[in-house]
Amino acid sequence: MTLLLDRVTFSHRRWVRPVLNRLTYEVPGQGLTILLGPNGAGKSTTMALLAGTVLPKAGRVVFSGSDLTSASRAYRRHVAWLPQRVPTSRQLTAREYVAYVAWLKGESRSRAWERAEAALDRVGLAEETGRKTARLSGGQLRRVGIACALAHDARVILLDEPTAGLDPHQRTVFRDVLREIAAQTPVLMSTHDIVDLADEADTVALMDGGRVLHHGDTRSFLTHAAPEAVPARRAESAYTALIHPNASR
Ligand SMILES: Nc1ncnc2c1ncn2[C@@H]1O[C@H](COP(=O)(O)OP(=O)(O)OP(=O)(O)O)[C@@H](O)[C@H]1O
Repeated sequence: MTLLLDRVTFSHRRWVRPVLNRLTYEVPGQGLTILLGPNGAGKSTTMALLAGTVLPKAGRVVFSGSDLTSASRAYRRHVAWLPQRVPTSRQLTAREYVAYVAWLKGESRSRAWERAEAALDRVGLAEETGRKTARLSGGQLRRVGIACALAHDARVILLDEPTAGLDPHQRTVFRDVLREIAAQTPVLMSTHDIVDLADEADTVALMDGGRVLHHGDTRSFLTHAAPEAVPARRAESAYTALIHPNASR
């Protein structure tokens, strides 16, 4: 699997300065990559382009050798994509919604139901499968979104801030699930939870102002931490050093 942005330029509105300007970035073909960066850095935009839900104004998004503009339909079956706002249909139950997404991604009807059940169980929502999504809390809804990403055989998984709104126990559950899935399928996830997740990641990418400032394994990321940073603060320290190189630490 190769998935990359090739000199991509993108702006949300015409005549507005592009959020991304000739950005080239390749998603690692295995393991967990976390995408870090301050608010407005361009993480969600990058992920939406990689998911094929928006198209570049210039440049190409390439999946396994094919340009996404011509192969988007086929590609959507191969990508699991969790946007920041989980786009549920309020009248459907959690199980119906996850099964529907799995069916859209190419699972047979019966298999979609089975996979929905299993995925909801995996994210700790076994008791809530029959509840209407309109009646779920924000954190539960986020877990429904994660279940959607798990309910079909994707070749790449893109998760935009999946841990936002999860309680501490659910974060731990999610980390375990993430470790399992990233062992089989490459995962790119944006997050602000660096303390929780830097140690779990195989690769750390850091964006600011629409540019990738750092891309490398976790160890190379942590070398940017201040020498005096205690272990629990090393990831934050490395982040600050890369984003604000001139700030005193
Ligand atoms: N729908 C939109 N219309 C106009 N501008 C947008 C839209 N979505 C994002 N932007 C702008 O694009 C830039 C990048 O936003 P993006 O959401 O990609 O950043 P982000 O790194 O994901 O931020 P956050 O951590 O806050 O989620 C920001 O300046 C933002 O204001």
